[in-house]
Amino acid sequence: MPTPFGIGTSIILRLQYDQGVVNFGAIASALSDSGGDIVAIDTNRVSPAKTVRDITVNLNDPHDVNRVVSSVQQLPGVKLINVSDQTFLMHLGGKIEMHPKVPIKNRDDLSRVYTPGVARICMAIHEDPSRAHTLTIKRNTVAVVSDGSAVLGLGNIGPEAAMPVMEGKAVLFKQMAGVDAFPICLNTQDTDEIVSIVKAIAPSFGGINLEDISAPRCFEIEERLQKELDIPVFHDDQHGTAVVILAALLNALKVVGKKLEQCRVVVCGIGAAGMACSKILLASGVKDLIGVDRQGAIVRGHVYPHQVWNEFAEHTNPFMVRGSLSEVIEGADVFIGLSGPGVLKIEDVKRMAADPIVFAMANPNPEIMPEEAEPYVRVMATGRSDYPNQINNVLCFPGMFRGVLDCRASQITETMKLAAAHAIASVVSDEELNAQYIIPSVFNHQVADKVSKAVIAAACDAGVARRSRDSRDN
Ligand SMILES: NC(=O)C1=CN([C@@H]2O[C@H](COP(=O)(O)OP(=O)(O)OC[C@H]3O[C@@H](n4cnc5c(N)ncnc54)[C@H](O)[C@@H]3O)[C@@H](O)[C@H]2O)C=CC1
Ligand SMILES: CC(=O)C(=O)O
Ligand SMILES: [Mg+2]
Repeated sequence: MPTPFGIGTSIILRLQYDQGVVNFGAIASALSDSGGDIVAIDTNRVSPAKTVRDITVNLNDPHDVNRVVSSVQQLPGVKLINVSDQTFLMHLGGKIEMHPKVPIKNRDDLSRVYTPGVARICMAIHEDPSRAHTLTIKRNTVAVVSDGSAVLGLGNIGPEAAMPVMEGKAVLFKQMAGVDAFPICLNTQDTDEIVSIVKAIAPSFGGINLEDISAPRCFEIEERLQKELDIPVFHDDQHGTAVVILAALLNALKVVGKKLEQCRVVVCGIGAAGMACSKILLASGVKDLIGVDRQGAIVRGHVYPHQVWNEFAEHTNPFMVRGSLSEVIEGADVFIGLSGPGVLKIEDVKRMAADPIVFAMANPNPEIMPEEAEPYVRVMATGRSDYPNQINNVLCFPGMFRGVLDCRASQITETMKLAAAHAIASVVSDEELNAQYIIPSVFNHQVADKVSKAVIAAACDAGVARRSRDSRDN
């Protein structure tokens, strides 16, 4: 069974052992008896008396690390020199670096790339600032901005701890869609300050991807930046997630033979992602949507501390259903979890309508684990990489930004998001579609390509594209 953090841990043990006291067979047995699976052995040094080996050991459960390590430490004649963890090794020094596109091999190159030649480029942009889109990295570069306040489902862990996620997003932008992305983690959670910092750095970028900023501040930050900047500003946890959920739901409903308009949808966790997901589903035809947060169903007439929830209540829960998640889940066709781990109980799933659809999307630990829910649901999806049907915003943001950068869009409209959702859904053909395959793999190269094309077409239709398809080389 997968671990709570989604992947088994792999560690490398560097051991020195005295062949006269212990043989390798005893070491291998100790590792395997304590839960380790040896996958590679490298001999590092051999002398007549002592051998040093690097032993790569897979662990199904990261909690087994201490047990596995002490199993060999306890053996007579064995000295543990070092333990390293593959996931930590992949993060050493960060996951991205900068490469120059133009080599500087001589003084002539130097005087073009840098002074004095560069001055002509500066003045060309000074005379026509729109040329920054062609003569600087703005053309292909996005800022991934976080304040570390809602990192995955880990909560407010701060800007330094948010960096590995933002670096990961940057890797995905590049690998999936060729977009250069810079992780920028801010040491402030003040709305005014974030708005003013992002506005100040915007000249270097062709788009702003806001990430893991908690609700309700994320709504105001995004709205103000959208109004004040002339490049697209996109809060990934809201809209990237909403787009991918809509894509997955369109396909899941085909599997169960239901229509959006006829379904009761329960969305649990009306934060950044839950709010945007609810909005896109309502815009796509869902009539009966109930939002649930910690204190239960959100109902019209109640006065909530956040204005966004008061507005949400006006447009949802038409039958004014009240109560906890366990109460309102009765008879629901679709559950969408964007809250936290273990929130949905198996008894709740059993009381849903026939052929229930459960999207348990909290990361890294979903609202219910698939192995528990699967016997009782028709379609199951999570945000994780280690189960089928991974609904993750990585299916949206690379292609979305590829599209907006290519057509130099000034903003991302609702129609561009809907176009992206339909493009993602269309990658799964009717012949391929089944309960275990409602959404394409994140490694499917068609996804970013189809999304970017659909986004460009919708941007042109909406009149927000500043460059036509024919002038894309300029
Ligand atoms: N699979 C994917 O692509 C994505 C998954 N997510 C996941 O969705 C979750 C929420 O993310 P955000 O909306 O960005 O966070 P957020 O902090 O803006 O919203 C979370 C909401 O869930 C509510 N909540 C927490 N525990 C709850 C409980 N026990 N019952 C009911 N409501 C509860 C909170 O009160 C809050 O309103 C996180 O776990 C995140 O990892 C978010 C974005 C994308
Ligand atoms: C996937 C993602 O963006 C999140 O869980 O926050
Ligand atoms: Mg996120």
